[in-house]
Amino acid sequence: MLKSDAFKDKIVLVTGGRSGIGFQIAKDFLQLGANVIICSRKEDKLKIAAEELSTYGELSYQACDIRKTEDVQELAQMIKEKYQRLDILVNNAGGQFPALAEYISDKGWNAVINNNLNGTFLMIREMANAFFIPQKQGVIVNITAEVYRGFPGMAHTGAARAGVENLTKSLAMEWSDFNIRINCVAPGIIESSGLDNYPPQIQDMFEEAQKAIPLKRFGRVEDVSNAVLFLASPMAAYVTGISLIVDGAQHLGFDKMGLARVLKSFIS
Ligand SMILES: CCC/C=C/C(=O)SCCNC(=O)CCNC(=O)[C@H](O)C(C)(C)COP(=O)([O-])OP(=O)([O-])OC[C@H]1O[C@@H](n2cnc3c(N)ncnc32)[C@H](O)[C@@H]1OP(=O)([O-])[O-]
Ligand SMILES: NC(=O)C1=CN([C@@H]2O[C@H](COP(=O)(O)OP(=O)(O)OC[C@H]3O[C@@H](n4cnc5c(N)ncnc54)[C@H](OP(=O)(O)O)[C@@H]3O)[C@@H](O)[C@H]2O)C=CC1
Repeated sequence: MLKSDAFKDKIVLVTGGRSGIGFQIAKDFLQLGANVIICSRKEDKLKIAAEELSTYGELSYQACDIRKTEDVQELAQMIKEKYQRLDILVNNAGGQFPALAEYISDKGWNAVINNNLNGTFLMIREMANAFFIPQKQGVIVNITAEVYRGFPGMAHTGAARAGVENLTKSLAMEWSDFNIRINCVAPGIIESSGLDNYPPQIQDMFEEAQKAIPLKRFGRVEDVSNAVLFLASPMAAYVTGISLIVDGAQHLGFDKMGLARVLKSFIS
């Protein structure tokens, strides 16, 4: 267990911190002494989450679409004015929709790549230029997804997440001179608000598939948050450029075609 002051006075930004995995990460950092900033697109929902999170510690929020340079720069400016520094960036915001590859439109493909790959890069670049590079110190943790054997039924997000994994390796090398550590956490299926976005047939398939996960359960938001806390902490001081898979060994033994099969059944 990390000590209750493990992140005392650290300034931590969690994108997508209003719900699910991001909410848990924000809550855990607050409980370990950090000052936390959350951002996401929907200001009304962000405000409600911020009210709850602020019962655990010093919390700020700002609406920001990670795909918009102006929004991200305004967020960096707010952090600079309020805290003068940033120690840890957790890129958790993201998402996609299930679709067979042959039916993904240009707009749908671009929406998912923009959200998960381009938005993540934009956030990393802006926060590095505003804080980590001048500070010569910073920690970045990217939430991706378990894409070890591809992602049939969500090829767009598989490509985007693999892109983030490779970006992470490049930056771990390029920015080592600035003392910036960067890693990924790659979750398998996690019981969180995110799964509510999927139609009931797909949720039923996940439920059934649960038995085939070697650890025989879905992941919990705490499982993902624990991995983030480890990678962000000094315990991982010599860890950079990796993807930590948090999936109950799903990547080694699990039928990856289940989602694509359900999608095929919709159209046949
Ligand atoms: C195994 C489980 C593992 C993973 C779990 C999780 O990640 S849980 C976390 C899960 N959490 C989340 O995923 C939450 C975040 N996800 C999102 O915000 C969206 O899924 C997003 C990434 C597409 C961004 O959207 P946005 O605001 O940029 O844009 P927009 O909404 O305007 O769509 C743009 C275009 O995309 C297309 N298209 C979109 N939906 C569908 C669909 N259902 N069907 C088909 N196509 C779809 C469509 O072409 C649409 O344009 P159109 O034809 O309408 O003019
Ligand atoms: N749950 C799971 O099984 C898995 C989840 N993941 C990934 O983990 C992350 C968290 O997922 P989870 O908590 O389950 O899902 P949620 O849908 O609950 O969380 C996604 C969060 O990201 C925010 N968000 C999405 N797009 C943007 C954007 N363009 N700019 C700013 N914020 C954005 C959303 O807020 P708002 O709508 O207000 O913008 C929301 O708070 C996501 O990247 C997800 O894809 C990966 C593998 C498995």
